[in-house]
Amino acid sequence: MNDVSLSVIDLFKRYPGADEGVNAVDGVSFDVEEGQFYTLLGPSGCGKTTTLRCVAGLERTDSGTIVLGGRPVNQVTPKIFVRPEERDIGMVFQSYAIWPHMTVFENVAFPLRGFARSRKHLRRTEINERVTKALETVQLGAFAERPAPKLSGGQQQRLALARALALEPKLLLLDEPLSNLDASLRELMRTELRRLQRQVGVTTLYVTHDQQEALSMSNRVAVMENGKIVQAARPREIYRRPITKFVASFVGRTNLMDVTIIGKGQGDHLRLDTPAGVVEAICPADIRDNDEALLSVRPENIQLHAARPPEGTPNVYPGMVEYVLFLGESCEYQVRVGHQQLICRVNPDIVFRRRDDVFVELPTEHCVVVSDEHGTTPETRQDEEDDDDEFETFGVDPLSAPLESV
Ligand SMILES: Nc1ncnc2c1ncn2[C@@H]1O[C@H](COP(=O)(O)OP(=O)(O)OP(=O)(O)O)[C@@H](O)[C@H]1O
Repeated sequence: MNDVSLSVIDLFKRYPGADEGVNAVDGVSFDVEEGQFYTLLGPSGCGKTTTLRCVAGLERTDSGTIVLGGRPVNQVTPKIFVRPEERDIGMVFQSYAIWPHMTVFENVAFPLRGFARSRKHLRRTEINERVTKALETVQLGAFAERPAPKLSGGQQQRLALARALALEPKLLLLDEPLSNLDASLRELMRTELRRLQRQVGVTTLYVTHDQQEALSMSNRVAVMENGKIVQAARPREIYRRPITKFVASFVGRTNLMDVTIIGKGQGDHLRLDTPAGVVEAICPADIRDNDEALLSVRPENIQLHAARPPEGTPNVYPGMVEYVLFLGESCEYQVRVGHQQLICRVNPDIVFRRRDDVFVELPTEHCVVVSDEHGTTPETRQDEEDDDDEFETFGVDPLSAPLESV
């Protein structure tokens, strides 16, 4: 197991307001290992930014402990509060906060001079070296003397990153840094940001409401709802094995069905009564006794057949196509099965029409029982087999990102 770089333990932060105020962060705990890219993902208002700001020291917490690189920086008893500028962190926010009257070089050098005044003495040559190195890392070396406003959006984003990296922080905090970019640049910068983070090796806490960003960039994703972490796991697990209805529907699209558990199926599968018929499904142990359970099946995991699949294929049901949407790379069908409507996304070469009779197959490994609970805080799952880098497994060559166009 790697060293833990950041530990957040039972963090609470309440803002005063009407009635009882707002529990912005409601008992949040998580660990980020050295060099990891850890993402807090959730809808607007779920407490991501407040958590990040508490880690940065920009907010006083009501209770909870924050340990950075083995050193408590926030604690209630005995009281510890380390000021933001003494926490060894670099930050990049949604608005890059580039200083428009300075050159690219000056934008990176300025905080180092302030830094030198506050505690560590950095000589002019050391500042120059750090700035040059940071600008080269983000491939802005050639732009050092350019006025900062004369950079493109993607370049400004990289400048903000260089400024944070030049501080050589123990922890990099990124709050929705891509959300001001247009869609195609955002996609490019996603790869680029992750490449830089790996290259520099800096432990990173990232905040976003964008599930694709979270899934594609992170080693670990913590999904937040109402100030709590509801599930924390590797991206693949979050997507394939959501544990609550909220996670299943916030991270990607899914079909949800009411279920009643009627018995054991093959292996550790369960047999469920659903409006589509009896379904054999995977059911996490902690949901087995839960009355409020639902079945989640992702649209792309459903298979449609013109003829009945071979005898013994589990979870096959006759259905009728209600509508078809051609989406280019796939086709979306709404199919009625028993009392249930299912959305299916299949290869566009498979052509069914409205009112066609079809056979719908719900592969057991993709039928996942989820709870309907909200705001519980289950144990963070540390996966046994820990390849720890979804980025590589998705087959992206991190060094091939075309920077010139950014
Ligand atoms: N300074 C403040 N005073 C009062 N309430 C606040 C303050 N800052 C945040 N809140 C409230 O705390 C809750 C969590 O806010 P926070 O900004 O952490 O959420 P978020 O998940 O980062 O949302 P977003 O993605 O919209 O930034 C929200 O209900 C918000 O309205």
